Amino acid sequence: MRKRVCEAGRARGAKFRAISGYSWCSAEVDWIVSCTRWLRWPSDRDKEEEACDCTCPRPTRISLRSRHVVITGGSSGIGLSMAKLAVLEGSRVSILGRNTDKLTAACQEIVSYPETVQNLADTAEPLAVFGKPQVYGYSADVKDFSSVEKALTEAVEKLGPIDVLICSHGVSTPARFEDTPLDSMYHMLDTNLKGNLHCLKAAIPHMKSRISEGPGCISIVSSQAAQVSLYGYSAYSATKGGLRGLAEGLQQELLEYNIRVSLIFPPDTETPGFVEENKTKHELTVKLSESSGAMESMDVAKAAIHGLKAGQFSITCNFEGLTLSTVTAGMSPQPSLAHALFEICTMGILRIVAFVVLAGWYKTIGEFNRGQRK
Ligand SMILES: NC(=O)C1=CN([C@@H]2O[C@H](COP(=O)(O)OP(=O)(O)OC[C@H]3O[C@@H](n4cnc5c(N)ncnc54)[C@H](OP(=O)(O)O)[C@@H]3O)[C@@H](O)[C@H]2O)C=CC1
Ligand SMILES: CCCCCCCCCCCCCCCC(=O)[C@@H](N)CO
Repeated sequence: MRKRVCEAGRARGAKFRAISGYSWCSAEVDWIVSCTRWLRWPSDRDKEEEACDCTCPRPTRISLRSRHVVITGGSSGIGLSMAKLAVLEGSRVSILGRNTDKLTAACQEIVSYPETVQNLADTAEPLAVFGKPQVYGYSADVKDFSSVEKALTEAVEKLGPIDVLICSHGVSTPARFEDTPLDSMYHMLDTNLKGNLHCLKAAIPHMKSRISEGPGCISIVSSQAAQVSLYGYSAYSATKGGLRGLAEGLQQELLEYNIRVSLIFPPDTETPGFVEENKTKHELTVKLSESSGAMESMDVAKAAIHGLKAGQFSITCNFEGLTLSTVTAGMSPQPSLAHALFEICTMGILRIVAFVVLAGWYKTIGEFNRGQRK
């Protein structure tokens, strides 16, 4: 298929050269022709899209209706909120975590979520009904590949091939690097980074088998702390930053199977994990990050599900997150032309804003250190 697409591109380039009479090297002409193609309206492009789905991530819609969504860390916080939204969309859901009690309680909460929303909505009009939600929990430790593989095999036997994988498991024990015990660093590294390698390694074979069913999706929960680190987050940021390389490389390998990869970049979010990390957080970490405030986990989940369904690569959760993603866009894919134009127009200005923010942070750190020395 890739060969056919390239041939088509070359043929268009040759036609252009023949008409225009230019004698540029063919690679340049092919490049210009492919750019003009990208600028055309989506409706025109879509027709060609069917025959060339392996070029570059394009705008798409990823449906969650009647699909099998697997969520690691789905028993708490952001993962739990995403699982609730998935059942509202009509998905069949499998959640993974270590603690079986938490899994059981979460499954009950997720199953009854559509009813809860209906009651809260206080409207006689019934929500779209997809029957009783199918939600199952599997106990697995993401640090242990065989336990993840076993859990996913069981989940696939129960609810079929995986259409959407959301990796939301994670731990954070922020502290100054020198005050962080190696064990704590290994715990974060093994859970946040190695844990994702394990989940993807085990899940991808179960996802490739559903290629004809419309686009599938792998969404990895990273953090704003991966886009810019803060005092006290050095080790944590290292474990989250690695996920970007993982996602960018994977997207190039998996587009061929119609699988979209995305990264979610939440800010501080009110979750049980956040409550836990706040117990020991360094006061400078609190000071530097408090200007952004903390979001509700359901709001983060709504932004994440919205971005996932739109086939975005970098999914941000609030305006600050959008600016941070823009200024750190680098060479990440950008399926949306509108977002690409926004990035191009605002990147320079946002870099100036970033310098101002950084200057403020270093000033705060300097003042804190001077206060300590007195
Ligand atoms: N809350 C925040 O401020 C932010 C969070 N994030 C990221 O979002 C994700 C979710 O965070 P949050 O909702 O706060 O986390 P919570 O601590 O509330 O939930 C974490 C979930 O991950 C599971 N989990 C943890 N370790 C393992 C493991 N070794 N194997 C399997 N499952 C595991 C937990 O279940 P169990 O304990 O039973 O194993 C739980 O379901 C994380 O990746 C986090 O880094 C990013 C930015 C901000
Ligand atoms: C254009 C420039 C705009 C700059 C704005 C920058 C603001 C950055 C704030 C970073 C906050 C980091 C939150 C980490 C949350 C997290 O991962 C933990 N809570 C994990 O549990």
